[in-house]
Amino acid sequence: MSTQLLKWAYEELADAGVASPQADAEVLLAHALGVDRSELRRLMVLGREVPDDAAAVFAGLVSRRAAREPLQHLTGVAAFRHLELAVGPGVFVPRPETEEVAQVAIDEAAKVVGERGSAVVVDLCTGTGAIALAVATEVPGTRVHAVELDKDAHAWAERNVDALSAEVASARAGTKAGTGPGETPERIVRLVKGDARTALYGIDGLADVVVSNPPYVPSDAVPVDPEVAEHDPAVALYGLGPDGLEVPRGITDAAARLLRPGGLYVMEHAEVQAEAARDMVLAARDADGLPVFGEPETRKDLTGRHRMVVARRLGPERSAG
Ligand SMILES: C[S@@+](CC[C@H](N)C(=O)[O-])C[C@H]1O[C@@H](n2cnc3c(N)ncnc32)[C@H](O)[C@@H]1O
Repeated sequence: MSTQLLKWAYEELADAGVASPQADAEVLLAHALGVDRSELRRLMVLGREVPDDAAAVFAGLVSRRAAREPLQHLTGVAAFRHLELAVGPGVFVPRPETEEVAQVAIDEAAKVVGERGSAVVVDLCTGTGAIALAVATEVPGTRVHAVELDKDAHAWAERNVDALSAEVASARAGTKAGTGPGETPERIVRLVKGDARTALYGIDGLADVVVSNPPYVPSDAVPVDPEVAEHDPAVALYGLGPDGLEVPRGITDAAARLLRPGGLYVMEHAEVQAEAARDMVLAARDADGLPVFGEPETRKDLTGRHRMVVARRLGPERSAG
């Protein structure tokens, strides 16, 4: 029965142009049954019937997915590295390629913590809080600040920060370092609502790492996938200006202001923006009109596409000429 249901769902989703119809059908059936995918497979091997109420829920989910609602909006969660983040309308769904951008920030933060005992990391344009929370949970000893402009996205980030802060506190409680009964757990990420280009003046020059996946799509390059065009918020996609890099330029200036000399900047961009992103970083200037970043480097994602620019903040000796 579940095999027939899955076959029907696969055909519906494939006909609708969904990129991964088999996987999506399985995720949705597992969601309707309230189990994970490995348990779903076990139930299928055992030839278990799908109860009528779950089959009806599944049919509804398949029809919404066939109308190209994002899979993660239907399940309410998005996987990002080892995290499960709450997502839904009003917030950008974190992408696998951003896991690589987070990896660069995580590696640098771990190195700094190893050398100095602690590290300050800033995630500009945090959305769900994905990068900030990955750093905070994977690198103990980091103080992570995250900035989000949009009120709906900020509310999703708050929800994720609070949920993971509670998880961390409860894990620590097992080791006596958690919160007591009735206490609110300390947030593992300091979340700020505002424009990332002008936020966090209190920590100017103190950040070891600034990481960002800002909006960078040019206004005339409307994404083809309905999941993106119709469901990711415009403020999360379009970077403004003729090249889509107006917001990223402001983010790069903010990174220059926030980083200590020697600190690392990593920013995601589109594959076609690699050269323009390097030029943008090279063009950043301090208040005296001097360059602020050393030679920028373009790095690839796991599929070999040029998707991020990485550069180090120069020290005063270089800026001074
Ligand atoms: C491409 S999404 C990335 C979200 C998250 N970093 C991720 O990788 O999943 C860009 C995010 O930047 C936010 N944003 C856009 N302009 C901003 C600004 N000037 N300051 C702060 N956040 C901004 C959007 O609301 C959106 O949540």
